[in-house]
Amino acid sequence: MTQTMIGVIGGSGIYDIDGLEDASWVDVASPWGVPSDQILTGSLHGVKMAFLPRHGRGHVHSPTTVPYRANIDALKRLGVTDVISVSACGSFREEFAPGHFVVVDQFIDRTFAREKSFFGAGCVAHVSVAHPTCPRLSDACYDAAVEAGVTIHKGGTYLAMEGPQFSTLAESRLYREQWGADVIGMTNMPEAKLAREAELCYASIAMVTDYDSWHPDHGEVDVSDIIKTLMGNSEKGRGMVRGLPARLGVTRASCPHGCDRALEYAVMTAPEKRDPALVAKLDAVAGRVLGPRG
Ligand SMILES: CSC[C@H]1O[C@H](OP(=O)(O)O)[C@H](O)[C@@H]1O
Ligand SMILES: Nc1ncnc2[nH]cnc12
Repeated sequence: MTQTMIGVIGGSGIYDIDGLEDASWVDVASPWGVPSDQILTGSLHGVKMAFLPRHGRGHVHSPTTVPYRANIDALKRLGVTDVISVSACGSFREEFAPGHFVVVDQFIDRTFAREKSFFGAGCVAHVSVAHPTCPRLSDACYDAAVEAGVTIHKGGTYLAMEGPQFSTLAESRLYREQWGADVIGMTNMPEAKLAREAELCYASIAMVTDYDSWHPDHGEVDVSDIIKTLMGNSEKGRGMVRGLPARLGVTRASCPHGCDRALEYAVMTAPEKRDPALVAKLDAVAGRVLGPRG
């Protein structure tokens, strides 16, 4: 058993969480750059918590400039075991209405201007992301959201686009009708892939703010409408977070789905060929398998 530490990455409209005991914003240095912001640490019902606003307080980072690697590395370095991503999204399904939440379980990654891996020349690794989210953590989020009175749907495919502009009508129709995506956002990739590389359980809760541009009865996406829906959604998101400690517990058994052992057979580069500088940067993310000297 290890100590649980719940990490929450708050998306658009969620720049803090309330109710933490011994709350303090702390700087976490990372060899992967400067995280989006300080991290709010504390505890909730005896369970350690860490909250990071994805875009930074004041919404400084665009989806492309969010320092995804530094964020995941910083959470891992702090001791986070379970990452819950809370994000705004557009919906491709009539029944996923604005104000509803979706427990995302698949992704289509259409992003192209972001660093997507901690690994590379000098230390190559290939992890599986066939099942990119953790069912144990996703179920806990679902139950906590239901208890908080949220309308939440279990399962959905999130299309991650580069942005920052919203989709054209043709793209919106393509993703919905041909590709079968359920929701669309701009930030869950490469975040989910990096969490897997860092052997962290990851769940994504997408909060529907709009119908993107495909819906004949709704106009095109507009940030002012999104913000109105976000205000209500963010309060519901906080309600869900308050129910997580009771579900996850102060200590945790190793992940039954193997998220915390994702690197077990992933590293390809022979020990004598590894780049010591890269291995040093990987101390938090991959120290378990690379060891002190890689
Ligand atoms: C405010 S609308 C577009 C913006 O909102 C979402 O951000 P996040 O995923 O961090 O909640 C979406 O991905 C875009 O970045
Ligand atoms: N329609 C949409 N497309 C991409 N990201 C979004 N975030 C919220 N709504 C969105």
